[in-house]
Amino acid sequence: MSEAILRLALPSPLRRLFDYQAPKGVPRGALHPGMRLRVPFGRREMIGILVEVAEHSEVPAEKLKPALALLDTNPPLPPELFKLCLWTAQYYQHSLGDTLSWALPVLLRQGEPAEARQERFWSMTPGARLDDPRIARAPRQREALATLAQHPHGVAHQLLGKLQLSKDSLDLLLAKELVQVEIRRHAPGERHEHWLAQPELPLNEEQRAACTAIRAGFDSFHAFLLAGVTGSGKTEVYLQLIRETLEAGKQALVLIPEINLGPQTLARFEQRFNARIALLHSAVNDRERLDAWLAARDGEADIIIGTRSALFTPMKNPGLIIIDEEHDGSYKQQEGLRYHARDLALVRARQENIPIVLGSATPSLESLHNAHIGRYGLLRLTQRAGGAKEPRFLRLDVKSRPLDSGISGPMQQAIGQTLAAGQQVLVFLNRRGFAPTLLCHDCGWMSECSRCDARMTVHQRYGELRCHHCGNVERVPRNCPQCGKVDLRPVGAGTERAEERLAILFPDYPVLRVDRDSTSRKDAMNQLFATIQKGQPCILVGTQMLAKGHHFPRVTLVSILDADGGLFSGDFRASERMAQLIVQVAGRAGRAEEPGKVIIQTHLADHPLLVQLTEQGYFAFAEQALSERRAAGLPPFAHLALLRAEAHKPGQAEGFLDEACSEAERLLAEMELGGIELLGPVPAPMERRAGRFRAQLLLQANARAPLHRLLSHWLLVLEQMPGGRQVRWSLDVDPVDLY
Ligand SMILES: Nc1ncnc2c1ncn2[C@@H]1O[C@H](COP(=O)(O)OP(=O)(O)OP(=O)(O)O)[C@@H](O)[C@H]1O
Ligand SMILES: [Zn+2]
Repeated sequence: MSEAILRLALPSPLRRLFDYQAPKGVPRGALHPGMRLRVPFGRREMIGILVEVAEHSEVPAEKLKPALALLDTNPPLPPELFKLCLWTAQYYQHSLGDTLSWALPVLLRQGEPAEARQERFWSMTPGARLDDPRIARAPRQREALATLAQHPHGVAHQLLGKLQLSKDSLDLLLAKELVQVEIRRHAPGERHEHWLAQPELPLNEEQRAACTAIRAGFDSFHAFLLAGVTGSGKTEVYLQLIRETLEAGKQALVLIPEINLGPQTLARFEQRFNARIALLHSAVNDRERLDAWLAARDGEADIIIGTRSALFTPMKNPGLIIIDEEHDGSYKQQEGLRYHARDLALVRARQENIPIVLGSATPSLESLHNAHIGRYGLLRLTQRAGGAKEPRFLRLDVKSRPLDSGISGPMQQAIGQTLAAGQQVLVFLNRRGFAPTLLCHDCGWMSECSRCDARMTVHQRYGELRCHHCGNVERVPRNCPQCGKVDLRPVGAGTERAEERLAILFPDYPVLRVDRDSTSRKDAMNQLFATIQKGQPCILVGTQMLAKGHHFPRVTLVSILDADGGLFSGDFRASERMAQLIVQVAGRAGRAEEPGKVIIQTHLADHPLLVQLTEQGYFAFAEQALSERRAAGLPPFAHLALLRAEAHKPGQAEGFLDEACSEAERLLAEMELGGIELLGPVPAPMERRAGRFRAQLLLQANARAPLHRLLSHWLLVLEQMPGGRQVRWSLDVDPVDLY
């Protein structure tokens, strides 16, 4: 028999597998797809995943290197998840090895054993007695033994301190064989009989209808779009569905956007259930992440909650997937493997044959379209739960009205009245910093970034100019760098400026700012929310961090300082994003007894999309926006792929894309594929960023299949193109941002 050839996926951008011989002394029978092996790669070592064991290799036998070591006795990745990774790699035209390494917890990529942590448990030896004469005169040992006697299942080693058990006493007891140590696997907790730790709310009619419809699809793959206005009780629907999933002995996976990581969201799950909850989000460390991942895989976690990448968490008994705020941009990864967790969750639900619920008050146009064509069941919650009214919208035309740090006179009045009535105000401005640029009033110089085609933002508090695109930081100059005069003025307003001005206008009330600059300190956000929850009149100023998921019962006025950006932008998704943001921010208002009001400052008070949104609501807006997309042949009525390139020298990226474009045209002709348009190459909307010149080529297709056939051939050609070595390039399938 010839020697087995191992085909490995390695964490490399190359879209191919790599052949190795089996490690010395490892029998063929021990090698199974999905196992990890350490292999030599060039002058380095890498950890790869076995995809198949083959008989032959194209590589000459003398060039085949043996793998160094087999790291697993069982494949760490269950077959379903391996399949999902294969699908992902193919769909996003990404290397399988790199896809697997995005999907695996960091420690597994680094070769850590894929077994739950073993832990030592201390317990009293059966038959041992508290009045054993050998410890009659050792009070501390007696005490320790008495404590252990209260824990018949043993005490985990890491909890010794908590129970004030001294290791020295235990060692002495161990020597006398009065206590014993067992090595058991670490489990996040015990399984419970009674899942509910807190009574459920009685559902209203719409919630009940939604639950009933979803329950009817519980036994197999079904996709639902739960479109419920803000505060309509979507979370309550999720919670009750999860309870049913747990009762059926299955696990639920809940994805939440990064921005919802607030304690409020997680607390609702933790308070409701006696369940083992595994958390996988950016704030957990690598070890905790691996433990949570293993617990989910081995069926020792009941509910798995996490952000984007938690989508790749294996589950032993999958029962339900929930995507909260399915429209949220953070589900799309913007680097490396550019996947969309919502879209992949649908693929996963289908592969696992389980139901999936996408929830949002402002569904993406993609999901609405899928509901329209019958791919998803559409469930509407049209009323706020618990009796609160939906907020009223006012468009405040600020054309030719003076703005004082971005705030018009009528807006100031409305804020003052709300505070005087003892209520809270939320001022929304999606721009951090003090002012978006610094201008010399004398010569017209503006604070431009030396590395980007962008202005640097003034951060007054730190006396700095910061580029929000590349992180470049400079001191705010005293004199104009161009003419030397001293008349430098910040132009426009960001949250820092609005905060400063509001504090002067309303000196009797606290002004709290919530944005990335104010909340970078750990727990700062929690402190802020605690203050807000106390309910005293105050002003919250913030960016989109304020927009989502939070429940501020005392906020009755939402002031939106600038809605125009979304109406002017060249990005076809800008208006959708603006509408979602407005509705989500507005959704923070009037969630309790007092009704809420939303005032939007705009220069485009008659813009049809804005009128539709504010007078008829998000769904009317969405219908209008969808019909515009259909007319323009844009997603969801077309499929896009974007090839981006960047290089240090101007023109280099375009040169590469020109060549790529010719290759695509050649392939289109050869493969006789139609319905695909190549648009570009063109410079990126912000051509220079972080010192690199960027360009892009857009592929637009009216059907997905031919586009993907083209891409799979094209990418192999691109990988070989010499021009590709001088540029950084990447392909984005279903891009969300076109820059
Ligand atoms: N059936 C119900 N009866 C009474 N109150 C309810 C009911 N369902 C939900 N609520 C309450 O209504 C409020 C809003 O509910 P919830 O947060 O679940 O809504 P949501 O749709 O998830 O909101 P958002 O879109 O803003 O995140 C909560 O305080 C919740 O406790
Ligand atoms: Zn910059």
